[in-house]
Amino acid sequence: MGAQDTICALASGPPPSAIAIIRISGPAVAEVGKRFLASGLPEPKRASLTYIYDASGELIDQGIALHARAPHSYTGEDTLELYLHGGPAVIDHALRALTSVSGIRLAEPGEFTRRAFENGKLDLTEAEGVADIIEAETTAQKSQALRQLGGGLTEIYDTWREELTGALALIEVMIDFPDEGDVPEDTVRPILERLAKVIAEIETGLGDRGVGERIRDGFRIAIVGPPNAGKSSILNRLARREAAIVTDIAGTTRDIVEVRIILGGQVVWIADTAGLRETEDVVEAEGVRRARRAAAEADLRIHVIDGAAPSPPPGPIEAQDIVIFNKADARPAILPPDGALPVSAVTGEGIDTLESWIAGFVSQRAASVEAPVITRARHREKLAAGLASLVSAREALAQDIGAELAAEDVRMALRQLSSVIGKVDVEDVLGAVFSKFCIGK
Ligand SMILES: Nc1nc2c(c(=O)[nH]1)N(C=O)[C@@H](CNc1ccc(C(=O)N[C@@H](CCC(=O)O)C(=O)O)cc1)CN2
Ligand SMILES: Nc1nc2c(ncn2[C@@H]2O[C@H](COP(=O)(O)OP(=O)(O)OP(=O)(O)O)[C@@H](O)[C@H]2O)c(=O)[nH]1
Ligand SMILES: [Mg+2]
Repeated sequence: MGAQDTICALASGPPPSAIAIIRISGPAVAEVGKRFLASGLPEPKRASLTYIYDASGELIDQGIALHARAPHSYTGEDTLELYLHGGPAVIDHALRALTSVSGIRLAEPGEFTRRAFENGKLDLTEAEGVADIIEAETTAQKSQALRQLGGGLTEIYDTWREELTGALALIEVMIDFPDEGDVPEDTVRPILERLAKVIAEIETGLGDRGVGERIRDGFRIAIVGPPNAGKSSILNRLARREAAIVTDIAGTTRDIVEVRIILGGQVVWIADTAGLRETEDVVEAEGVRRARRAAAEADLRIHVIDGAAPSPPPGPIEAQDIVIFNKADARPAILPPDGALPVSAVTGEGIDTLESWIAGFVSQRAASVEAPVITRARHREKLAAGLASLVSAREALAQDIGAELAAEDVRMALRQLSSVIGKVDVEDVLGAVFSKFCIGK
């Protein structure tokens, strides 16, 4: 598969649809225009209504053709889009005709955007933005994807890279003029200032409680409490279906049962967990371990108190957590603790309020970070690694002979940050080093 291949694919949804869009990218576009389009390849960026024929002269469809010429296209290559009637036979005929031309094959998933990346039309975070906008189901996900697609992250990383490239250039100067009078104080300060600025910004980004990732992948909520409290029944209420098994036997749920719902404009994963208790049963004990882990990892816990039985006090409760007093319909065995929401999974009482509390939490959490720097685990890993390198560079500079080590650490940080946006390139480091270097050397 070389860049000389021309790729084609259905770019619109599954047939039948009102209109089907077939996308073609690569050097064979001109030939397709000449051989298949009755009116030839249209002028770039001029939609043209035309008859479309296959190689044997049989009519495929009447449709609209739109051409963009390299490098002024989405992929950076010659492209052609055909807007056809969206029936399966039309699409099939068109794709068969196209792939029968030598040098034209069906595209692999993401290959158009991959070409756009390889041709420098998009960086990696922008390409991720393309993937995310197509997947987006909530407005919040869409806005976040659009920001990323529009270079929102690129800008941040470019600023950091510039700052660090500058710091690196100054460290190089230090290395080259190791003992010229009182250079150290004056030289080290601006380097430390640059490092401190980037370190502080990365720390802020990393300390966002995962808001960007949660907007993209969903917030995580765990339903926890003693056996038989009605956790699975609450889950089923929230899911509006019988997602989890409910019985009157304590210890029914063992595996985590997760359902995905939309609340407060956010994707929310609700996890039903095994009732927490000491048990000899190895299967249930594993369930309890998983329950504790799910509770610890969740953004919010719903602690369920069994109103119809004397319950042990709920496990560790964090400020944002919700405590519900279930079985409010039954004869109470205990008094609801202060702040606990009375609900009944059987009658549905209190479920609306529970939902609005959850909605309030996720929408507030989502709004707590204005423009998250991290939207996927990949970004977090690289940023954490980059931060560690920068902290190590700062420590190295505090020692007298640390300039070489610091330079190596900053280079490492630059590589880690650059890999997020897919620009691992030492040329820009060299350029900045030399541009700052013209002090007669
Ligand atoms: N018909 C159609 N609609 C579409 C797309 C597409 O490829 N085709 N897109 C694809 O996902 C999105 C829009 N994104 C696009 C981004 C860049 C270019 C493009 O041709 N860029 C050139 C020329 C820019 C210009 O003329 O102003 C370039 O960047 O050089 C096209 C679409 C959504 N809608
Ligand atoms: N009266 C009444 N019974 C309820 C209520 N919620 C649950 N139950 C009953 O309580 C029993 C246990 O319900 P589950 O939802 O399975 O409880 P659980 O907390 O998931 O239990 P484990 O999975 O064993 O930990 C079942 O018999 C339910 O029908 C409620 O609000 N009112
Ligand atoms: Mg259960």
